[in-house]
Amino acid sequence: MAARKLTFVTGNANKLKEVQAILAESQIEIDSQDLDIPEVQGTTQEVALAKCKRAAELLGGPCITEDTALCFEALHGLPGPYIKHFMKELGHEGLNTLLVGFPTTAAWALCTFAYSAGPGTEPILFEGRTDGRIVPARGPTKFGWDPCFEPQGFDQTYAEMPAEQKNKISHRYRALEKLQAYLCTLTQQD
Ligand SMILES: O=c1[nH]c(=O)c2ncn([C@@H]3O[C@H](COP(=O)(O)OP(=O)(O)OP(=O)(O)O)[C@@H](O)[C@H]3O)c2[nH]1
Ligand SMILES: [Mg+2]
Repeated sequence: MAARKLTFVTGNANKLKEVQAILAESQIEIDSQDLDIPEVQGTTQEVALAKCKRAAELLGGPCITEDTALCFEALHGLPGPYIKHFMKELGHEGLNTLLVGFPTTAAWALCTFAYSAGPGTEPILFEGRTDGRIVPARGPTKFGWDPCFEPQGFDQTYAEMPAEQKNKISHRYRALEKLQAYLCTLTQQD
């Protein structure tokens, strides 16, 4: 299969690092552009579609974007795509406090990649979900809410796990698996 180069429009260096690590053995080569794209309000799908459409317009070519949501079962999926603002204002402790008094700390991490073939085309979405629960922060505080998210079936948080372990089970890995499969079909048509 021929190698395919893709531009990942993101301002988040941690996301980029994980995407490059997950795709290291693949035929997909990622470069990145940090463009300032306003994020709309709406469902995770609406947020992801609008972000990718705008990114393709600004770039003037094909691209991928990614939107990450952290969804609390007790809060019917919120903060969801607004987790960035919750995390910034409340921190790890505040995310735990939000759930005090609720019967469950169950949560899921949802990653939505969007691929645009270029300006004016409708992006295609690829979702990956990892279930888990919200816990008091454990592990290094290098990446967002990683210390507060303990994936189901593990007694370590994302932050406590080696990167290779997170990258085998993460919301991002699961979404990228689907994106990769789609890109393979495009390459076969080339
Ligand atoms: O602990 C974490 N583990 C992860 O695996 C992860 N993935 C994303 N995030 C954070 O969740 C918010 C998403 O917002 P987001 O999707 O709009 O990202 P962003 O604005 O940072 O970048 P981008 O939109 O330019 O790509 C931002 O605060 C990200 O830092 C994560 N935190
Ligand atoms: Mg963003």
